[in-house]
Amino acid sequence: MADDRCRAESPPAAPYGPGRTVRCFRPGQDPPRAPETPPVTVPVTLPVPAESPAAERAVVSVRGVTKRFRSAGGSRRTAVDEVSFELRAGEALGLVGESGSGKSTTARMVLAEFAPDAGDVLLDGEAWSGLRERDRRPRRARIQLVDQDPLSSFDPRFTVQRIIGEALPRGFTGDRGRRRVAGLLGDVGLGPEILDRLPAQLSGGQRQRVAIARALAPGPEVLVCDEPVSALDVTVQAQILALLARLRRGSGLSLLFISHDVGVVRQVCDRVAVMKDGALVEIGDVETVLRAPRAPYTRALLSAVPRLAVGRRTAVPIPVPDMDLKGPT
Ligand SMILES: Nc1ncnc2c1ncn2[C@@H]1O[C@H](COP(=O)(O)OP(=O)(O)OP(=O)(O)O)[C@@H](O)[C@H]1O
Repeated sequence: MADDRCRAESPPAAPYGPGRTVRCFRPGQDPPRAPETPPVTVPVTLPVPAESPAAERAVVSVRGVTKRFRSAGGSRRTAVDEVSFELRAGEALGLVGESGSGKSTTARMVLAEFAPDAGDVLLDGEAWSGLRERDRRPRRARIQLVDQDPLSSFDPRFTVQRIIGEALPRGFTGDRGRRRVAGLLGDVGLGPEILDRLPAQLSGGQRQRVAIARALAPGPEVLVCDEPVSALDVTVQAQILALLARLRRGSGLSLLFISHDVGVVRQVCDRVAVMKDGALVEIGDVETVLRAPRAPYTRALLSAVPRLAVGRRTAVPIPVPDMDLKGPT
């Protein structure tokens, strides 16, 4: 619905070259699940962020991005349609919408994995499109992806030590590199006993923790989390969400948190953006949007969530297991 959309104001920018290469390994079958290692409480070693006014700084600005894909029949379908929003320093912004609404495509453009057909993404005020590939490389370290299926991006022949070690900045070699990998494992609640394990020898929760450690290795400011807990069972989901919240509190990371689960987004995010058919239909403070959605589509989306009472002025709180998942406000 046209009047539902948050339209872009900025003009389209020139497209840019190929995005980063992502190695994908698809094993023929699911490996046996190893038992979950109990979380180890280790303080996050990243620096504590400054308080506002940095909190209002936009680390990522998405300006009027549009992406079209060619379908099998040759016609072009708009997957993302003039979407604009900002991710502020230290905040968690949720991106919700039904399957196929364009959430992952938007995330891939934020990560510069591919270029928008129109519009642009700015990282700390600098447009991806204005950068040559060699100038993009150091910036990519600042924005990292944690997705639903870490196994597909792990080389099945690599140990945990190597998977995380390869993501460290230059200079972290030998003992220094090993110490840093062990420190990152501690940050995500894993012990050094898994350093020599292969991905197939890890449980789903351990794999997701390793994926988060790998994402943290280059020292990013932003984590793009694309359905990071949807493949995990509920108890492990809660552990991973608590971990992300703890990392955020400890380091001032900004999260772009994609989920079809409005309840999870409510637990983790400060603000939420709602997508429908490639367009952004609503964005705002998460409690405000969930309690008093303005867009008809948001109301429809919420009415499909059994744990939220929609149609009332206040939504029923979702029980959160004894933990404060939100970062500093
Ligand atoms: N590489 C591609 N080629 C062709 N069409 C694509 C491609 N990637 C995505 N699409 C289409 O773009 C639309 C948006 O897909 P996208 O994956 O961004 O949605 P989503 O909201 O993330 O969905 P989900 O929650 O199911 O992951 C869909 O219609 C999808 O089929």
